[in-house]
Amino acid sequence: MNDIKLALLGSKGAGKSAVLVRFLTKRFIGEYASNSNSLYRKRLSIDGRQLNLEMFDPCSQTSEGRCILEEPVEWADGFVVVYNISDRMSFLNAKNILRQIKETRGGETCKGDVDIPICLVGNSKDLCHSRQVSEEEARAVALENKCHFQEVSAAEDYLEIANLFTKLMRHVMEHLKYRADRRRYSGSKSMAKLINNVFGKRRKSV
Ligand SMILES: Nc1nc2c(ncn2[C@@H]2O[C@H](COP(=O)(O)OP(=O)(O)OP(=O)(O)O)[C@@H](O)[C@H]2O)c(=O)[nH]1
Repeated sequence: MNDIKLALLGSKGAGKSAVLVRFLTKRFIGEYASNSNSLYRKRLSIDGRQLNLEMFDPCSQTSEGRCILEEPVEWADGFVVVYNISDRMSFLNAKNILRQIKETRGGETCKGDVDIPICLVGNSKDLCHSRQVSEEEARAVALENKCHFQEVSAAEDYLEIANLFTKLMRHVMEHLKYRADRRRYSGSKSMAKLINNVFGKRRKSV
């Protein structure tokens, strides 16, 4: 059984709870409590593998909200960074959040490593008549930050949201496996070094 921890981050009103509740219940409710942190749990199966999914929906982050961000950024195995396509400020904040994730978690990866899994999500695409962020611009930001990108409407569509979570979870599973393999490899390397040091020294003194 794999445990996967995801955090949803984004500005107040970007639609984090709407996206998450749509994924969990297939429903759009409209109004969501926004003054507290919420942790959701779900068991599901992807590619025949059983997963325990934990999803953290913290109360809103402002662009100055570094201290609010720190906890989920340290905790999660993967991120869904949400902005509203009709609110440019929420997009600028999403860019800021991507930068903070990279700053905090970038140290875990070396050159050539797999990046921490993130999906940048442009929500409320049903509000395209008041669009303030083009798909091209957001896609370019996602590319720059090596993350997935998807525009969705929590109000109108379940499938795209389900697909983006599935894609992200696959990526998280790969990433966790990669990190575990690397830890095992560096563990056996240091063991080999230790053995070499001990027996190497002995051989010298014989
Ligand atoms: N038209 C439209 N409205 C949406 C969509 N998603 C969310 N909303 C509305 O946007 C508002 C904010 O949504 P929330 O899900 O509460 O946003 P949030 O990011 O969780 O906000 P906080 O909890 O305050 O951080 C609500 O009134 C939702 O009904 C969408 O896809 N389309």
